[in-house]
Order: sequence, then structure tokens, then C-alpha cells
Amino acid sequence: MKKTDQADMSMNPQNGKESSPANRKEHVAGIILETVRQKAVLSLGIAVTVCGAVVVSLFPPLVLGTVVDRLSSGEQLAFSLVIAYFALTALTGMMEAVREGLLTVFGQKITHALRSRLMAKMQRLTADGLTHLEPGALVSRFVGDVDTVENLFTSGIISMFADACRIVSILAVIWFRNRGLSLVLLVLLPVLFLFTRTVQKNMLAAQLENRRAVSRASGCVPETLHNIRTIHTLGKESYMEQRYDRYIGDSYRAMEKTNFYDAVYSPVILILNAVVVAIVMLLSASGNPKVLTLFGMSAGTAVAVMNYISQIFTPVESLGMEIQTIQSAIAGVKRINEFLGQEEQPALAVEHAEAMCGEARQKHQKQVIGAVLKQEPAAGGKSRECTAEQDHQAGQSGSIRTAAPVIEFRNVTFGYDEHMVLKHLSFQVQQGEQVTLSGRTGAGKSTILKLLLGLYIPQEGAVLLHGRPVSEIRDTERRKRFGYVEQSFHQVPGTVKDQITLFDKNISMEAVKRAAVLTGLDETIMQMEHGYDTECTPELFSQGQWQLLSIARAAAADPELLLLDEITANLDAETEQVVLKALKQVSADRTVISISHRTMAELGRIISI
Ligand SMILES: Nc1ncnc2c1ncn2[C@@H]1O[C@H](COP(=O)(O)OP(=O)(O)OP(=O)(O)O)[C@@H](O)[C@H]1O
Repeated sequence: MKKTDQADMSMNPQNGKESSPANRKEHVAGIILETVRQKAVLSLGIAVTVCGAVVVSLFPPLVLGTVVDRLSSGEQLAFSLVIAYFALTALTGMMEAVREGLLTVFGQKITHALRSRLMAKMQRLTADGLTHLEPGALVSRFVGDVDTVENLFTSGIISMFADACRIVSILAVIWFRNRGLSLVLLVLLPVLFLFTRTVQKNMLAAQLENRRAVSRASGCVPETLHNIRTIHTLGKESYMEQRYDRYIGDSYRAMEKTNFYDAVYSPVILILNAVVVAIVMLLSASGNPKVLTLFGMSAGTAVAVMNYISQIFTPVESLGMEIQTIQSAIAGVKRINEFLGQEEQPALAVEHAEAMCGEARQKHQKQVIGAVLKQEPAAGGKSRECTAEQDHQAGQSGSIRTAAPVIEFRNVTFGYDEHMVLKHLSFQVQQGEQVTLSGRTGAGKSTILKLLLGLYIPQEGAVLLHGRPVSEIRDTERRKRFGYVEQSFHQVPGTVKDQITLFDKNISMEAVKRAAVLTGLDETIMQMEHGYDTECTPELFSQGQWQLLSIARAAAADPELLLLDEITANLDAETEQVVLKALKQVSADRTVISISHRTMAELGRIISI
């Protein structure tokens, strides 16, 4: 095997490390940039309104100042100035409103793009990636983390930029109008900012504490409902009540803290605003010429300055919140990027690479898959050829090995993370053959079926169906190839028919009925009030019937292969016979690989693992 191939082959689908271009290319920044490019007009609109709102908002106080100056000096007031004041004030408001509107729309576009990519990524994840996903963590990627990235635009970076521009431009205008005030503000603003941040941090801590307390209390509700009989039987009502009281008490105290900071902050800012105005006015009215060089101003300028002071406090307050938003967005971006960087199923990764990046990536991905085929058995590795010796039907074995195999495990080595399960395993299964995998518990029998289904990729060797790596089988084709029956039935929300079709429109009602007849379930279903349209509930069928339904589900797509994983393990002897009878009907003329502790003798050749 070539060195480059080895490098590609060393990718471990279980370890979640990045190892292919298809996995590396998607990240939040790229998705955002793509959205910006796709929504160029929207992005341009945001840039114009953000800058426009900052610039236009500087003018109304200046016009007001001129109006006051003219009035105080006895000049006649130009009507155009009054109109200009109102027009500029209205224009500022309009620009800000449009900016907020555009930012909201843009945020939604980002949310949509991110969630679509996350969903597409989830569908391409390897089985291992999926089994390692915690539902709660996954939901928080889709909901919480994406929201933080959206907030980055609606109330994060762009607002921060706008607020910073606003502060700088107001300071610049004040510098030319009243140098003393601008110096006071330069000293005061950092203090104000620190005070704001302290209040915000304490408020956030209290809010988080409240959220934790609320989630503890809400977590208690399903727990109580689930264990309600035990609680009543053991007389644990007061214990549960105390727990609720404690959580609700914690939440109440945290809310009180939040309310305190909320209540204190606004009055402090208002008082500060008034104090600054008062000091500046006093100094501007002083008779000291030195003081007047810094603080002296006309009545009009005083009005404008008061206006600016009240304007400058709001962005300082917002800056604190925006920093907070950006911090949580950074954490959200990191988590989303981690998710987008997870290992993908090669066949789907190739499809995705084709769609996203053209031929170069496609070629690379195909090389990765192709490398599996080129592999030679590892030097010194003992190949586990599991055909001849274990053949129950010795007469068949010779002819079987000469024909082209439907399934071939070629020198397969596979483990979950560090845990090696299969080492240099080789065997073949011929068309129409029925084989049973046998071995001690934990030997890797179910793992073989998972490898066959293409859910995992071997670290070494190849799993081939008609000479083609199973990982290349596309999702659309999979059901036609494999019918997989497990120990227990996994119900989906829907009718009896939906349980069999799994919402696959290619499976007709005739096929559904045929599968049910074959498994002997048709009569039971037809006796139900709504027949195949009966809504499925857990008590609708007995355990054996659920298993029959599981076989019907596998048979409905008329698959080429049947994979059976200890399907009678949970059944009593009588029900087992019913299921086995149904199975015989379904297995006729099919290649079947089964795992069974009790019925192995019934299913042809035995392959010991
Ligand atoms: N998703 C997984 N992640 C990590 N280890 C796993 C995973 N699935 C199975 N294993 C481990 O791999 C080994 C083989 O498991 P497998 O289910 O294939 O064995 P088995 O032969 O089918 O066992 P049994 O007859 O008891 O069902 C076991 O030690 C199991 O703990």
C-alpha cells in the first residue's frame, strides 16, 4: 500500500478527527461570508444604514443649537432650519428603524443558512458520530448556538461598530464645540463603561443562576411524573415538595438580584447625566476666563451639548451588552465548527464534495474509498478465513467458493476508538446463501452487520457488496440492498403502514400488504378499526407481533439481503416459532446473514467469529 493511501486509510471514523477535505471546508465564517455574497443587496443596505444613521444622528443637535443661538441673539428664525431639524430627526429614526429591520432579516438568513448546513451535516455523519451525539447537546447546537451567532449580527458586531462610531463622532463634534466637556467625557466614559460592565456581569451571573434553578425545577417535573407511583407508595411527597421549594427559592433569589441591578442602573445613569450637564453649565457660567476658554459656550451650543451627552450614554451601555453577545457568539461559533468538523460517511462526503467543491475534492474522496480496495493483507497478520472449517453443509462449500460472492469481508480489522473488535477477518457469502454468525458475547457479530450496512468503515481491509465497498452505497439505494431486523422494534410516530414504509413513497400499499401477509400480520392489522391507517401506540401489538412488524418493515422494500440480529432473543419459545415461520417465508430466495444464539442450526452455514 502506498504511503499516501496509508495516510488516508489511517483516518479513523470513530475518533472524530478531521481527515478529509469534505470535512474541513465548512465553518461558520465561510457560511456567513457565503450568505453575505448571496444577499449582497441586503448587506449593502445594512452598511449604508449603519453608517448613515451614525452620520445623520449628529446633525439634529447642531441644527437645534443654531436655532437656539439665533433666537437668543434676536435674529429671525428661518423656517427651513425648523424643517431641517424635524427632517433630520425623522431621517435618523427612519435609518435606525431600517437598519434594525435589515439586521433582523440578515440574522434570519444566517440562522437559516447555519441550521440548513447543520442539518445536512447531521445526515452525513458516521454512525459512530451519531451514536456519540447527546440529544441535549445537539439541540443546543441547533437552537442556542445558532441563536448566539444570529445575535452577533442583530445585537453584536454591527451594533458595536455603530455604537463605537457614534461615541467617537459625538466626542469629535463636542471637541469642536466645547473642549472642556469632551475632556470630562473622556475621563468619565471609561469609568461609566466599567460600571456598566460590572452591573451587566453581576446581572448575567444572577440570570444564569436563575436559569439553572428553573431548569432544575422543570427537570423535577418529568421525574416526578415518571416516579409518581413510587413517590406515593413510599410517602415521598414532602421530600419532593422540599426539592421544588428549594429550586423555586433559588430562582426567586436570583431574580431578586437581577431586579436589584436592573433597578439601580438606570437611575445611576440618569443622575450621572444630570450631574455632568450641571457641572458643565456651572463652569460655562463661571466668570473665570481660563475656565471659559475650555467650557464657555453659547446658549445654542449648550442645548446641543446637553443633547449629545444624553446620546452618548446609551451607546456606552449598549457596548457592554454587545461585548457579552460577542463572547457568547464566539463560544457558539466554536461549538458549531466542532460539529461541522465531524467525520462524515465517505459516500455522502463525496456527494457533498461534488455538490460544493467540484471535481478536485470528489477525486480525493474517491481516492480515500479506493484505497480500501487496494489493500493487501497486513504482513504477519493472521487472516481469519471463516469458511471451510465451519461449513455445516460441507457439500455446498466447494461450489460456494468458486462463485462470485455477494458479500465479502476482505481482511477486515475494526475497532471502536481504541477497542479492537475484529482482526483480519475474511469471509464470503454467496448469492442465496443463508449463514449464521456465531461467537461468544462481545465477539463482534453485531459489529459485522453494522460494517455491512456501511455504518462504520473498517480501519483496514474492505467490506464489499458485489465487489463494491459498502460505504459507497448511497442512502437511496440502501433499503433495496439490505433489510435489517434488530432484537427490538423501533417505533416511529405514525400509522401501522408508516411503521412498515418508514414514510418511503416508493413502497406501495400492495408491497406493505404483501409484507404483512408474508409475516402473518395482515389478519391482525385488518381486524383493527382503521386497518393499516391505525395510529400506532406501544400497546397496539404484542412483543412477538412487533418483531413480525419489524420483519415486514425489512421485507417491504424487497431487499436483496436480510440481516437479522438476534431477532428472537426477547421472545418465548412459542412466539419464537411464529417469528421463525414468518422469517422462513421472507428469507426464501434471499441471501440471509443472521446472528442467533438459539436458532443457528436452522440457518445454513455457520461462520465463527
Ligand atoms: N458503538 C460502540 N462504541 C464502542 N464500543 C462498542 C460499540 N458497539 C459495540 N461496542 C463494543 O464492541 C464489542 C463487540 O460488540 P458487538 O455488539 O458487535 O458484539 P456481539 O458479538 O454482537 O455481542 P452479543 O452477542 O453480546 O450481542 C463489545 O465489546 C461492545 O462493547
